[in-house]
Amino acid sequence: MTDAVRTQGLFKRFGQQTAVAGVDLVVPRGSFAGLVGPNGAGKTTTLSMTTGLLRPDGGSIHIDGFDVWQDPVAVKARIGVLPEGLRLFERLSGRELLHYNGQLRGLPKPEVERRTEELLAVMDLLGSADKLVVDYSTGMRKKIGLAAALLHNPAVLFLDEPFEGVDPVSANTLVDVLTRYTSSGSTVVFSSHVMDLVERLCDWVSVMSGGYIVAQGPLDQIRAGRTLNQAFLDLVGASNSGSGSGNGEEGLSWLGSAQA
Ligand SMILES: Nc1ncnc2c1ncn2[C@@H]1O[C@H](COP(=O)(O)OP(=O)(O)OP(=O)(O)O)[C@@H](O)[C@H]1O
Repeated sequence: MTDAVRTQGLFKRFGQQTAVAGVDLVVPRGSFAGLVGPNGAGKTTTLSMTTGLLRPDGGSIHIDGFDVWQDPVAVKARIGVLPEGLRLFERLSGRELLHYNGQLRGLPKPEVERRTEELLAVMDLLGSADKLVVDYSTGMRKKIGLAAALLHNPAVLFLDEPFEGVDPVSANTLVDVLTRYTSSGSTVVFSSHVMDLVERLCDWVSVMSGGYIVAQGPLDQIRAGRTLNQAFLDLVGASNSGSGSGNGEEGLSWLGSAQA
């Protein structure tokens, strides 16, 4: 069966900085997949290239068998994206934003209106539906962004840090919606630093470090009897402790010794 996502030798450089150094990202169809890695590992750059937002310097990307850069229209019809930084149409209300997205996707108006009201209700945004997006809180922005990404019922959903800045109640709502979405056979790929959440939600994990995939596979295979947090530290921790000594305790000797 074709994978939902398959990249080969994906490569991106910014000036002297190699952000993505040859990534073979694989996500089987129907997965709830987590992309994890330390700050600067290359997750956002990988997701931006995979969703057609950033042109790679090398390598190939296929979504559901379609080449992202050769066949962008077919790919964009199949994917939903919650990008980093959540660039939304700020001067539209939440409801207008969803209507506009539905029209851009070519859905019939009555269907757009029906889906909009259902998504607003599920996201607990009905009370704020007529407020401008610019006035939304961080969590509300994530929810309206996710609603916009789901409106056309994509086969593969890409989310960059969907839970960042989201309160536990709203996070629960996002989890419910995403779990329902994947249980019908659709695929979610999301980047996160919250290992507990990745461990609870994901059945597939890709671990990035220094622009490479350093481990990838079913959750249980990556954990190998450890917690995901421990597995993550074992895989990437030593090279990211900051001090180079492995325990990060050198330096900062002045910290915590304040004199009155
Ligand atoms: N537009 C850019 N110009 C220059 N360097 C960039 C740019 N975007 C990313 N980088 C660099 O590429 C590397 C990977 O960045 P990226 O944002 O993909 O990492 P990340 O894994 O998403 O990190 P984080 O977890 O902190 O969000 C970093 O060293 C970053 O400084």
